[in-house]
Amino acid sequence: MDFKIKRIYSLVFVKDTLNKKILLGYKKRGFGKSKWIGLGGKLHPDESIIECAIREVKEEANIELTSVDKIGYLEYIFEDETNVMAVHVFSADSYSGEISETEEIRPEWFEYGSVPFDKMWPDDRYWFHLMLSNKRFKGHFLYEANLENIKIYDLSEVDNISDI
Ligand SMILES: Nc1ncnc2c1[nH]c(=O)n2[C@H]1C[C@H](O)[C@@H](COP(=O)(O)OP(=O)(O)OP(=O)(O)O)O1
Repeated sequence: MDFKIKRIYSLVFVKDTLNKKILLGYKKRGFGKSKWIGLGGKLHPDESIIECAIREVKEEANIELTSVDKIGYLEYIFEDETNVMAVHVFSADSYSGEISETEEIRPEWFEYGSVPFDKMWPDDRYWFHLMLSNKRFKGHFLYEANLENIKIYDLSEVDNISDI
């Protein structure tokens, strides 16, 4: 039987709402290497998902988020793999400190209209517009084993995401 183990992640999009810019990170190593992604990573034992979001942004871009807003929940399933990635998506528009490059991530601001989808995970094209317009959403994406093609997906807007 094909048992799947759920691994929990945070994924944080820092926004400059005044100038309509979004902070992405160029992943320099590990899973998703050479892609532009939101900041985030695996939930550690004994921390909440909000603590995970704040810690990962500090580790990856050297800034301290003042608050985060949960806006989405996505599950990624990869053919031939036992793990399911359960990703809690947050947006944030206030922080302290200076954004700077780290060992793992090179952060960079992008205008909302110039997001580099051709160098991002393919599913991002489906839900990025919802995230940028502060809509709440949930979805599932089943990827082929090559991690490039989406086999099936579902995606919906929701009124309330806090309980998921
Ligand atoms: N398909 C897709 N779209 C958008 N974002 C993501 C994906 N897949 C992903 O993995 N991600 C995001 C979710 C997470 O925020 C990161 C991956 O986290 P990862 O770098 O593996 O976790 P860390 O805990 O930072 O890893 P290490 O510190 O152990 O290297 O990408």
